[in-house]
Parts: sequence; C-alpha cells; structure tokens
Amino acid sequence: MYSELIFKVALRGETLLTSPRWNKGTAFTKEERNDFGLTGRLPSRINTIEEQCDRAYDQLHSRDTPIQRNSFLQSLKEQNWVLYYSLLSRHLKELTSIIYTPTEAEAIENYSHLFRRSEGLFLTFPDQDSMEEDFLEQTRGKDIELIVCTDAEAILGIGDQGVGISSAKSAIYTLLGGINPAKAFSVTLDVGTDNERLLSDQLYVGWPSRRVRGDEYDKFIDKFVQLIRKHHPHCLLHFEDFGVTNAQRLLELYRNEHSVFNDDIQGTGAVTLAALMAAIGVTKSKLADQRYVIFGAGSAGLGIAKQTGVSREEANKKFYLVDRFGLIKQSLGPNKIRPALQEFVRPDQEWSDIPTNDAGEVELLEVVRKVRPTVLIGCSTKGGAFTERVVRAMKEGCKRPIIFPLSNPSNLVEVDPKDANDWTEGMALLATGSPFPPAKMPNGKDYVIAECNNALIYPGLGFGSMLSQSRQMTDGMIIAGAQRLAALSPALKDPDSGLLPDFQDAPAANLEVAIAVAQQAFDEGIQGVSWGREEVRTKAEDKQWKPAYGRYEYDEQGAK
Ligand SMILES: NC(=O)c1ccc[n+]([C@@H]2O[C@H](COP(=O)([O-])OP(=O)(O)OC[C@H]3O[C@@H](n4cnc5c(N)ncnc54)[C@H](O)[C@@H]3O)[C@@H](O)[C@H]2O)c1
Ligand SMILES: O=C(O)C[C@H](O)C(=O)O
Ligand SMILES: [Mg+2]
Repeated sequence: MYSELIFKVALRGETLLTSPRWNKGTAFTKEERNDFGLTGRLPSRINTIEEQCDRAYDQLHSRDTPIQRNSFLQSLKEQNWVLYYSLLSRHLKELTSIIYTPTEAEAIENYSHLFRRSEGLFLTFPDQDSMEEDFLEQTRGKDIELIVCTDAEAILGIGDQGVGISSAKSAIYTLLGGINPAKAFSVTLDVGTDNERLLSDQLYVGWPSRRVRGDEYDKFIDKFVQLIRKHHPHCLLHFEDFGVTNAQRLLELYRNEHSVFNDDIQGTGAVTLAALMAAIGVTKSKLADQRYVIFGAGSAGLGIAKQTGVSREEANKKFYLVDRFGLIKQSLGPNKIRPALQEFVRPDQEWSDIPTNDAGEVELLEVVRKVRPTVLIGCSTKGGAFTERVVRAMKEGCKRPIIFPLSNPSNLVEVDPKDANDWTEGMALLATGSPFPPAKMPNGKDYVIAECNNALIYPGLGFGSMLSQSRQMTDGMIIAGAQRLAALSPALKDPDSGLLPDFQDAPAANLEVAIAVAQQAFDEGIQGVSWGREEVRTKAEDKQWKPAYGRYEYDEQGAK
C-alpha cells in the first residue's frame, strides 16, 4: 500500500543520495534513476527494502559489540531514514537496546571519541547572540511538531555528560510513536559541564567550561523557549535528563504557557503508574492502600510520587522517600532537603526508636523494616542498593511485594531482577528500567520482567498531544495515557506475565496511549483541531509515519 505514496522531491544527483530523508540507495527504480540524475551513480541492481534490510542486518552482525553496532546504526541513520527505521522495526527488541538504553549510555559517555557527524542543533552558551539565527538556519520552512532538548546534566544514571541523548529520544519517538522524523528536531543546550573527565579531555567536542548556573542559565533557557513559542507555537517541547535542581522548576515555569513535557518526571511517573496499576490488579488491592518507599528522590522519584494521584494530605502518610542522606526526615534540615520534597518530610519523633548509621541517617533497610512497604521503587542511580536483606525484608512485610528497580543503564539497577525473584521465592512483582531476561519461578516457569521504561509511554503521550494540537500537556492527559497502557498489561490476563506490554508491542501500545491522550484533550476542551473526538483513532492512524519509500516525482517546487 505504501508503494502507492507519491512524493514530489526537489533534490537531484549527489544531493539526493546524501539526504537521509530522501535517499533510497540501491532501491531507486530505473525511472527514478533517469528522472533524478542517478544513472551511472548507482550499481545496476535494484533492491527491495527487504533486501536492503537483510544486507544491513548482516553488516550489523559483523560488528561484535553493542557499541560498535550502535555506531553502525548511527551511520545508517545519517544515510537513509527509511532503511534505518525499517531495519529497527523488523528487529525491534534487539535493536532498541542498541540505539537506546542501555547501549546509548556508553555511546553518550564516549560521544566525543565516537564523534563523526553532528545531528540536530547545538546551542552553546557563549554563542547565544546568534541563537535565533542558528535556530532559523536549520528550521526555516520546516513544519516542526516536536523538539527534544537536553542540557545533559543528568543523563540516565551516569550524570553530567555535557552533550548528548536528545537524538536517541527523538528516534524513539519515530520508531515507537510513529512521529514523522522530518517534523522532529533535537537540540543540545550546551551550558558547559562539571564533569572533570570531559573538561580535561582534549577531544571533548562540547564547550569546555564549567556549567553556567543561576540567573545566566535561566535567561539562556528562557531565550530558547521563547524562540520556540514565537516560531513554532504548536510544537511539543520535550525536556530530557536535566539536573535535579532544574527539571521540575523549568517544567512548572513553562507548562502553563506552552506544551512542554519533562520525560524523566512525567514520562517516568506515567509508565510507573501504569505498572503499579497492573501490579495491584494482580494483588487485587488499591493504589491508595499501598505503602510506598521511593529510593532516590530526584526527578524520576518525585515524578512517580506525584503521579500516583495521592493527595497532598495523604502523601505524608503513604510515601517514604529515601535519598543519599537516608530517609527524608525533618532533622536533615534545608540543606539536605530540596523545597520540592517538603510535602514528603517525615517527622523525627516517628523515627526516634529506629537505629541510625554513624552520620545519624536512617538507612533503607531500617525504613523497609519499619514501614513494611508494599511498593519499593528505585531511581537512585545506585546499583545494587536493594540488597538481599532489603528484598527479604520486603517479603517479610507483605505477601507479594512490588519491587521496581528503575535506574538505568543496566549496571546501575538497584537489584538484578533474577536475584529479587529468587530472594522472594518468585513472589515479587517486578519491573526494571532497562531490559532484563526472564527470571525462573520456583515452579520452573519463566517470569517476564516488564521493562518499565518511559519509552513505553512518552512517544504516545507526545503523539497524542501533537495530534490534538493541545497547547498544554495536562495531568489529566498523562493519567489517561497511563490508564490506557495499564489496561494493556499482559499480567491482567495471566498474573505470571509481564506487568507491562512487551517492548515488541511498544508501537501498538504507544498508539493506544496517543489515542487516549488526544481523547482526553477533547474531554478537557483544550484541543486545537477542528475535527471531532470521534475521529481521533482514524486521525491517529493516518498521521503515523511508517518507514516506506513511495514513488518520487521530480518537482522543482517539491520537498527538499
Ligand atoms: N526507567 C525509566 O524510565 C527511568 C526514567 C527516568 C530515570 N530513570 C533512572 O532513574 C535514575 C535517576 O534519574 P533522575 O532523572 O531522577 O536523576 P536525578 O539526578 O534527578 O535524581 C537522582 C536522585 O538520586 C539520589 N541519589 C544519588 N545517589 C544516591 C544514593 N547513593 N542513595 C540514595 N539516593 C541517591 C540523588 O540525590 C537524587 O535525588 C537514573 O538512573 C535514571 O536512569 C529511569
Ligand atoms: O532514557 C531512558 O532509558 C529512560 C530515562 O529517561 C532515563 O533517564 O533513564
Ligand atoms: Mg531520561
């Protein structure tokens, strides 16, 4: 059906072959080779997309390590989008872990050494006078619907990397969400780095200066946001991996004036809410009846705590937050408790009979022993923090503990799910942030470890907001997306199945999320489109970008 697509294209010869958006390589037909000045520029044989994928897959497998495969795929993306996304779609699970978490962490850590060709826009602090000009140079005439930006201060769990991540997140929008890559754009906001390794690396490609903070930082970010509001008022602005002191603050600052979305806060909150809903479906209980311990009270931890929809008054009863100074309790004082954590601070007297460490902190194990939580979530960046004693204490406190070690990449997971499964005799309901193989239940059956990664929901949240052209991404839209994802949980049919849909089904799950989000925008009356709510599903299906070549006709006025 896609071969019926006809595109009017204005590029010829070498420029056509070097345009990743339009290049077809050996798949250009005879007629196209004649019309676009390509005869003599390509070998004779005309390949189908299937043949091209087979060849690329063989080439990929001649690379031995995940990082070599990541570099290969990056080059393929720079050459031919249709081939790149076709190949990824055909081997979705295998290759998502190569272009995204966990391999992406290694690619970003080594970005300056692996660097070959830049992608997206780099806005660098000392060059801010030309910000608008630089922005327009790359975006002029383009119908941009999505901008993914990062300042790379808190990349996954590997911290400050100066530059990185937004292009991988953007590729996932296309792969799992069906967003047209020609309408998406990734931006690196380079405000320096405090990473000593990068600062002393002669090959570091970013701005080799300490991170700009305070007023100067805020003004720089504001200049960027206002630029988007001016030139692309309908476009969704996605923030990724900002530092803990900025993420929530920037979201609150802009979310009422533009459609902005913080993935680590809202995307993680939403996917975890979906996994929690599925887990309580298995335990036949209610969200409001859980006792939660969240280990790592940063962007993700707080996003999760807030997304459960528990009211402010209830929060202090249900949630126990533990961070690098142990339990968040009154006597830690303002230097150790960020203002955003205020509503979760525990009174000291509640803990007066509990042993502390030498620094006077209440450690995770003690918190678990006292609270007997039903839910333990890790987003601390501290690999192995859920020790055997902690996990066994969870099991002592309730029959089916819900344990989600969400830190990425894989080596930072708070507990290997296989161990958590063994230590709880298969009773824990588990989900992780990175992909893990199934664990063995005591009865010999496989227990599927759900991948509770925001990629299972953020492409759908974004697509739903773009589809409805809502000027805001509201909490209602996010919760509607989470509820729809939870309803797709395989565990609702078989309690031993994964809590969330398998990544193989991520495109279908994200489409459902998008539909729910757009319908919710209609229900809240904030849609910006003139068609009706009953058309949401058809419009969503029509709008999805699929990697397919179509037929090209040369036209000087056509697309470039
Ligand atoms: N699965 C997902 O979809 C998903 C989404 C977002 C983040 N994450 C992961 O969660 C982790 C945190 O991400 P974030 O964006 O919230 O980062 P963040 O920097 O905003 O927060 C990290 C928090 O952990 C705390 N912390 C650091 N060391 C600790 C320790 N030893 N003990 C206890 N707490 C400690 C920090 O003080 C901070 O509050 C990362 O590993 C990230 O990859 C996973
Ligand atoms: O990037 C991911 O894999 C998920 C999340 O956004 C993270 O920061 O870990
Ligand atoms: Mg992130």
